[in-house]
Amino acid sequence: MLKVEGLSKRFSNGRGIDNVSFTVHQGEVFGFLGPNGAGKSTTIRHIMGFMQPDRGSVTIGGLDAWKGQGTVQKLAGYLPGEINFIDGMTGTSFLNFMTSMQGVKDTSKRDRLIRRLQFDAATPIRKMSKGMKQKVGIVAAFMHSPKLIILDEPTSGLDPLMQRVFIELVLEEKAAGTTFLMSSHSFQEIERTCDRAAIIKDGRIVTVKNIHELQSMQRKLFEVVFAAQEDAAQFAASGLQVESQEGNRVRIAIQGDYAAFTQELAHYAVRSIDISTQNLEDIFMNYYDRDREVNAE
Ligand SMILES: Nc1ncnc2c1ncn2[C@@H]1O[C@H](COP(=O)(O)OP(=O)(O)OP(=O)(O)O)[C@@H](O)[C@H]1O
Repeated sequence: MLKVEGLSKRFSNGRGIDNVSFTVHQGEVFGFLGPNGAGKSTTIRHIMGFMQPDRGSVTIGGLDAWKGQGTVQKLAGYLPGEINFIDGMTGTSFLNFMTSMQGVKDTSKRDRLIRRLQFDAATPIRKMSKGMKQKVGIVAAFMHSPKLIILDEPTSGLDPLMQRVFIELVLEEKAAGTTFLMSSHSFQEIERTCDRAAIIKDGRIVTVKNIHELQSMQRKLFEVVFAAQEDAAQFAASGLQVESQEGNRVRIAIQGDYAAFTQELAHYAVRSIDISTQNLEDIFMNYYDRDREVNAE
């Protein structure tokens, strides 16, 4: 559906993106994570056909994003990182303008989205808060049911309740087969919505990860309190990956395969078990900090 190949752009200040490559498959929600200034918006602007790359290309459904500029902008829903609204418009007049540009007749989806996002579209845009403007932008990106939706930091400025509504909207569209690319600083948002995510740093892709695989690989930490200290010692010596034993308390990390753990545990009287999960944020932060490049999958 969307193919970014060797995309490079160097600005006069020496910053930019370098050899960015990834593919977003049809029906997939693809996340784009990275620290400030990493190159997310620059990549997205190339995808939308607003910038000509120095090297490399972006194709959407086989169409070159730069050469087919207008077509991509019609085909895809787009929420820019910073929306420039036309002066003097209300939310409604802006959305009416976008509706006519998109050639949409049925406005029922637009009205449903406005209700879901709970804002008064009749408000003049200059009087809107950042969050309200963001909501107008989200409605504009979703309302014509495009097959591809590209979102640059969609939930910036949204309160936690609205972030949740946004996640629901993405999951509903995903169920209907829509393809998404979205940049984000929110690990929770990426974890809840995305199938895969790329991490970009200093203009280069550091890694592309399958979120479902990451979730199944997440380590769980079990803290087991045994009824007797001897049992704790015997369990700790059983060959499982035990992290620590203090008195009758044992901490053990398990990744994926719980069978050996539960079988061993069945031999003892257990007083309590606490379970905690290593969160995806910890896994990702690891990549944010890394300096060397890891091959994109
Ligand atoms: N038009 C431009 N001219 C010069 N430098 C630019 C231009 N656009 C972006 N840059 C620089 O390129 C780098 C990447 O910027 P970009 O906006 O793509 O980052 P980002 O990952 O979207 O960051 P953020 O999370 O802060 O939005 C930054 O150092 C930025 O200053």
